[in-house]
Amino acid sequence: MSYAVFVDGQEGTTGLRIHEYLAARPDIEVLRIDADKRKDAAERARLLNAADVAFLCLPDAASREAAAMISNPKTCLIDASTAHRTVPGWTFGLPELCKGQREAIRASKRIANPGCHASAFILALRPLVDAGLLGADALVTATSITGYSGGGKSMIAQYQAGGDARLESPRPYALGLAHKHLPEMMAHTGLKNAPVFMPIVGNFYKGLAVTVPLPLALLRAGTTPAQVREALAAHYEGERFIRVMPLRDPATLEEGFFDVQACNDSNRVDLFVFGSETQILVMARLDNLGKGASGAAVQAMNVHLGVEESLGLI
Ligand SMILES: NC(=O)C1=CN([C@@H]2O[C@H](COP(=O)(O)OP(=O)(O)OC[C@H]3O[C@@H](n4cnc5c(N)ncnc54)[C@H](OP(=O)(O)O)[C@@H]3O)[C@@H](O)[C@H]2O)C=CC1
Ligand SMILES: CC(=O)N[C@@H](CCC(=O)OP(=O)(O)O)C(=O)O
Repeated sequence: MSYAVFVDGQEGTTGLRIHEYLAARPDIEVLRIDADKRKDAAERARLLNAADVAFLCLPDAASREAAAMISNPKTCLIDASTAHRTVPGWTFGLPELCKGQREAIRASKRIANPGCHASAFILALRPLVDAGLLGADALVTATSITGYSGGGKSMIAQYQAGGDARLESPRPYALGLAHKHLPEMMAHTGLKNAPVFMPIVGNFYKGLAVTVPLPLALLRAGTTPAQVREALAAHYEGERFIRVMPLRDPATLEEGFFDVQACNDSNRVDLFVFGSETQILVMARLDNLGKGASGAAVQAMNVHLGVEESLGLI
C-alpha cells in the first residue's frame, strides 16, 4: 500500500524536517510543488486534494486558507500551526493524551498538532488532573527553555547571523502573558485557568524543557512526590515515546544540571518529578522539532494510517 503525501510549506523548518522523515519511507509517495509555485493557490489546492495526507507547515493564516481549499473527502490534513488546536471538528494530534485519542486520530481527517511548549506542558499535567491529584481549578505556573529553531526560519537566521551580543544569553519572552499556546494548554489538560507561562529562548538550535513547580499543598491532601510519578507512569504505560524517569532522577541530580537537549533527534518525551517534603517540580523534555513538531506530525500520520507499529520513529 502506498500513500500520496504533500507538505504545504515544504521549504520551512518543520516542512523540511518532515521531508527528511518521509524520505526513508518506502510506503510514501511524496508530492512536491515546483519552487516558483510554492505560494500559488491553485497549484497548492491541486496538490492538497491529490494527497492522502497533507501536512500544513505554514503560518496560521495560510493554514486556514489551505484547510478551506480541501474538497477531496479522502484528504487527511495534519496541521502543524496554531490555527486549529482548539477548533471543534479538529482532533488534537497527541495519541498519548488520554484513552481513545489514538482511535480519534485514526478516524479523523482533520488533525491539529500540538505546539511544542504545549505538548510538554500537557503531557506533564494531564495525568495529574485525570487522576484527581491536581484540581481543574488549580492556579499553576510554568517556564519553558527552548532552542531557537522553535521560532522558524526568521529566528534561525537571526541567531545564525551572529554579531548580536544580546542573543548570547537566554531571553525570556511572551511577557505580555498571552502566549499563543495558552488556549490549548487549558483545553487539553482540563485546567480552567491559564498557567502563568514564561518561555525562554536560548542560543542553541533545538531542545525544549517545560518545568511546572507545584507546592504539594496545591495537590490532593496527602499527595507525595512518589504518587505523582506513579500517576505519570500509569497514564503512559506502554507508550513507546514517553519515558517516565525515576523519582528525583539520580543521573540528573548527580550531574547537578538538567540537559535540555537530551531528547534531540528523537520523537521521545522524558518526564521527571523532582521533589522535597513540601514541593515538586514536574518537568517534560522533548525535541521541539521532534515530538514538538515534525516527529509528532509524522507520528499522527502513522496513527491515522494504522501503520504506527510497523514504521518507526525513534
Ligand atoms: N519550528 C518549530 O519548532 C515549530 C513550528 N510549529 C508551527 O509550524 C508552522 C510552520 O513553522 P516553521 O516551519 O517553524 O516556520 P518557517 O517560517 O520555518 O516556515 C514556514 C514556511 O511556510 C511558507 N509559507 C508562508 N506563507 C505561505 C503561503 N501562503 N503558501 C505557501 N507557503 C507559505 C514560508 O515560505 P518562505 O520560505 O517563502 O518564507 C516558509 O517556507 C507554524 O505555524 C509554526 O508555528 C509548530 C511546532 C513547532
Ligand atoms: C522559540 C519560539 O519562538 N518558539 C515558538 C513556539 C513554536 C511552536 O510550538 O509552534 P507553534 O507556532 O506551532 O505553536 C513560540 O514560542 O512562539
